[in-house]
Amino acid sequence: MTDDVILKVRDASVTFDMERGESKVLNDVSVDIYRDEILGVVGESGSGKSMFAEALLDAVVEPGQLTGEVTYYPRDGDPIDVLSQTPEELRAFRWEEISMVFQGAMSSFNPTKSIRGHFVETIRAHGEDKQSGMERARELLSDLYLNADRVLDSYPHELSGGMKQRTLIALSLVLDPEVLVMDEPTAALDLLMQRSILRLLNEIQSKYDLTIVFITHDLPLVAELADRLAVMYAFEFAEIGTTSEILNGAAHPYTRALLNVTPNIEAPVEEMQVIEGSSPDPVNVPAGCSYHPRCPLATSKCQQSDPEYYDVGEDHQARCHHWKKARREIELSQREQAGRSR
Ligand SMILES: Nc1ncnc2c1ncn2[C@@H]1O[C@H](COP(=O)(O)OP(=O)(O)OP(=O)(O)O)[C@@H](O)[C@H]1O
Repeated sequence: MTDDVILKVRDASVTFDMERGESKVLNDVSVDIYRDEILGVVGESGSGKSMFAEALLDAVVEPGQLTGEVTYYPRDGDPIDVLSQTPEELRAFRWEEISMVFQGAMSSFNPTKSIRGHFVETIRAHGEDKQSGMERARELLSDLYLNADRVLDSYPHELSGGMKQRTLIALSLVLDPEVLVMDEPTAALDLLMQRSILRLLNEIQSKYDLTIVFITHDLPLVAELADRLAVMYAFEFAEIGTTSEILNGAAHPYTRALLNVTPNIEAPVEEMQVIEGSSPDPVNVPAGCSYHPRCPLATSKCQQSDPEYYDVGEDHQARCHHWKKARREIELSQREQAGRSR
């Protein structure tokens, strides 16, 4: 792929001190995110996806403790050490460089404020010119196939779920950020609306040269959009690679199980918990490979030694001692070919 890295994450960890012990809900995650790519982050509920998203913007909520390094490389200018910014720098950074649509953010609209009021407030809070900011708002709303004037004059309750979500995307882009992080942005919408939002994101991405990090439990959905997929298991990435590498040559038994849970992009979305066994408790993550208690291929090596990344293909890594065997022995059910061609 490209060497043009926009976000470099090294050993990012999030811990909570619990009565039962230290809970590590993001475990030394390292990854490079490339400029203008769409990276899909997938995994079961509670695997640490939101923690990863929040780490990118230094937005982990107390009492969570975030450590490690996150470096942001703007198109022009010096790299920014995200985790050592002052609160004021961080406030600007979060909308102007990296913007995030949080899980459940649709309910964060203030019901007593018009949509126009939400845009004006955001533009003003960042000291931007109101007129040019509102011009951009209008353009973004129409890019998202909304009637800009009608939406701006509306109150949140007057918009449907799909309209609200698109408005939220426009709002998150109004200060022209380089990166958009979206945490389960379509979970509350029906399947058709999810698909249409995905198509719109694709268009918006290329028009504005955005880098998008799209977080979801829904692998088939994000596979339609993402250039690369990062599969999260037990608070770290089990596998990362281009979408077509992952769909056609997944090397981690967990990824192969995920693909078989939702074998076909047309199939009804099923809960991922149907993979036998349960996901690990962050206070008590299994030693060795954290997936070994659920893995059909586990050996004593897996119980003892935590696998590093193995190179399993072009721009494709997996943390499994037995990745070759996984490909040979864990068959993938018939799937439609998905994946984005650019
Ligand atoms: N304030 C907190 N105190 C302690 N543990 C927490 C706190 N917030 C989250 N966690 C734990 O962190 C882990 C990772 O949570 P995270 O929200 O990142 O998961 P997720 O993969 O995004 O799941 P989901 O898809 O359900 O949102 C979970 O085990 C969760 O219970």
